[in-house]
Amino acid sequence: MEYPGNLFVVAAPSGAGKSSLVKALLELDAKLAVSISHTSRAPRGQEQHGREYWFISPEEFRSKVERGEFFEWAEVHGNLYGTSRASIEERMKQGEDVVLEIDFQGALQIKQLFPYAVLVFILPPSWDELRQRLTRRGDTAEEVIERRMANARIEVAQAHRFDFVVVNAVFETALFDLKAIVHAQRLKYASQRRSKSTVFKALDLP
Ligand SMILES: Nc1ncnc2c1ncn2[C@@H]1O[C@H](COP(=O)(O)OP(=O)(O)OP(=O)(O)O)[C@@H](O)[C@H]1O
Ligand SMILES: Nc1nc2c(ncn2[C@@H]2O[C@H](COP(=O)(O)O)[C@@H](O)[C@H]2O)c(=O)[nH]1
Repeated sequence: MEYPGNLFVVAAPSGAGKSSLVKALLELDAKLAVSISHTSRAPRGQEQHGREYWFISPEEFRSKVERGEFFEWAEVHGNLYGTSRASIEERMKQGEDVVLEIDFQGALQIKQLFPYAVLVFILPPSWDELRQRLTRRGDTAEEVIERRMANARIEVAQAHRFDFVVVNAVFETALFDLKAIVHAQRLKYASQRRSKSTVFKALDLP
């Protein structure tokens, strides 16, 4: 499948900082839109239906799977998560750049479907720091943190399958890396179209 526009996929172990990085990236880059996933997990902290996720029951989720409504879906940390076609297809058809914030299983499914998608894996600087970030966030029960820490080792072992790996030690540095990846991809895509105006547009030089 191919649409105009770029597709970025950001994955990371829980707590590595991908939501914070993607949020900051979106604030800096008006040309980028994020997909809001569906999940069967309960809202956490201040999360709102339709803002962080579309929160639905496991039964609703399964019906959507059967109706083929997801580009990708996966079971992560005991809950179901998926990227609905409806949430991004229209934007992608319009040639807008879209970013997906999903787990590694979903990222690899997306690469199968859209080989031009750029896959970025965010690494924490250490296991200790990952645990501290999950704990400091203050919205995750201890047993859930343990489960996520155990899964983090499985997830990090998949990092080599991604196009880029960004270490989120100093937040601003990781954000800079992410911005550079987005910028480079836009430029590459525009230059493949061999038009000066699309290259200038990708460089924000109208
Ligand atoms: N570079 C950093 N240094 C210190 N703390 C950070 C850094 N990046 C993110 N954090 C903090 O770590 C916590 C986890 O970040 P965040 O919620 O963005 O992780 P996540 O990867 O999206 O997790 P999840 O997959 O569970 O949603 C947050 O409290 C966030 O403010
Ligand atoms: N495969 C997918 N994974 C997703 C999607 N949306 C989020 N996620 C990933 O789930 C875990 C846990 O998230 P949390 O919000 O419960 O902490 C994390 O790795 C997310 O990236 C999705 O649509 N598909």
